[in-house]
Amino acid sequence: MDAFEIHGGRPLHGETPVYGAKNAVLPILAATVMVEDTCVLEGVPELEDVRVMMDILTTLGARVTRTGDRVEVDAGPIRHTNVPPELMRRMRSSVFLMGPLLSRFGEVRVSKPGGCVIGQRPIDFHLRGMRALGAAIEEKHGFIRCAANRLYGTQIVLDFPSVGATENLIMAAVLADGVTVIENAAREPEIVDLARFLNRCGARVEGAGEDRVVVTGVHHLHGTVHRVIPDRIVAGTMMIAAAATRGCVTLTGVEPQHLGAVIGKLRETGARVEVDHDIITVECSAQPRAVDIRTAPYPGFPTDLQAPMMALLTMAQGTSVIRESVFEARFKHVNELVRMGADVSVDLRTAVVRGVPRLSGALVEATDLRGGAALIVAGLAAEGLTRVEGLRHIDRGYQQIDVYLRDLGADMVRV
Ligand SMILES: CC(=O)N[C@H]1[C@@H](OP(=O)(O)OP(=O)(O)OC[C@H]2O[C@@H](n3ccc(=O)[nH]c3=O)[C@H](O)[C@@H]2O)O[C@H](CO)[C@@H](O)[C@@H]1O
Ligand SMILES: C=C(OP(=O)(O)O)C(=O)O
Repeated sequence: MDAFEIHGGRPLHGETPVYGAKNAVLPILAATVMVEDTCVLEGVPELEDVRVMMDILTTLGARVTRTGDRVEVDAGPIRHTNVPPELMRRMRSSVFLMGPLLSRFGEVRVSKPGGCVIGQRPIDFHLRGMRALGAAIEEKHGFIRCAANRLYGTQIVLDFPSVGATENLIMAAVLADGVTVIENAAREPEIVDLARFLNRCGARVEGAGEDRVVVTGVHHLHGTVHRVIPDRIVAGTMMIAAAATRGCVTLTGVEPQHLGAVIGKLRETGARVEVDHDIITVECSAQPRAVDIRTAPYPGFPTDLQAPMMALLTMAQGTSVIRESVFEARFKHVNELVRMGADVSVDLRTAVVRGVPRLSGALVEATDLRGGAALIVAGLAAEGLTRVEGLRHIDRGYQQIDVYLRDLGADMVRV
């Protein structure tokens, strides 16, 4: 079983580039299904989830090739609309095939998607929205079949600004008859990137990034070239790791405006954060101060950085209160941090983190993607050797994280 071995206590120093965002590229790759000629995506990270999405597209009949960070998809030859269950369950983003396949072929068969186990993660908003657009949905023996001769524009009000449902419904509406309005839509930058990609292909999506998205159906999408936005969660993880190790790290090729909440909270801990166009530098030389965090849909503090931020706050001066308001079970990393000497107690969706002067290395296991990133942050700062197991979770969302961190001076190897 692969593991990371980290000898902690070495401040991170240096410069590192930020690659394309997993959560942007996955829905965009799914959206290429609706385009009958070739799309080229640039800045595509080498991640397990991306490989799975490319496998799904190939299985459906698309021609998919990767050269470096460019991925070319020709979805013209697609003939199948059943997504194999073994690929569905390998990641959450497999659910994004639903909207595009339904929209192009009038039918799709999927099963429950996988992804991080951080709550129940139902897909009821997705299904309700597809029904509102005119799809008939049958759920049987673990499969979900959606069918519609045509989809018709309608008004959809989401109960919660779900990122995935907003994206799936935008994609389903792009080739529908008439106008679809999505109210209480999520506003994450990855949704804006998806809309930008779709509009480049000839779609008419307005309001992405606001809570009301209007999609006017078109008859046809054509191929395009699109560069994926930088990964704000990877950038945030590196920024937090810089602060936790009391180092100084410069990130290049970032979108600082996507990181407002994170920059604000890091500054509250006492870290120095400097922003210059697409460059962010984080420096921390003293023990950070405790801060309270409440995760929220964008532009609030991202739930995907709650775990790494908790790792930092376990070593802060004072007590921090962290409220997880997006997912009901996203504290699985707490037990592992406690093994490293952290003092954290959890009551439902609230964690109380009493800072300790230092953590000590231990054998720990990643149980989900960002929980795994939190253990790396903790291991980099802890005294002694930390062994992080469960790398399959981390590999879903961080490209060669050991290599990037070694370049910044970390003593970390994959064994
Ligand atoms: C691939 C991707 O982009 N993943 C991100 C996406 O996940 P994902 O799109 O799954 O997250 P959502 O925004 O949909 O989930 C938010 C909340 O809504 C609930 N919900 C969602 C859909 C639904 O049909 N019914 C329902 O009840 C969820 O259980 C959760 O409690 O946004 C999350 C919130 O920023 C991030 O943590 C994930 O990294
Ligand atoms: C929860 C995440 O991913 P997914 O939605 O793919 O499970 C994440 O990226 O932190």
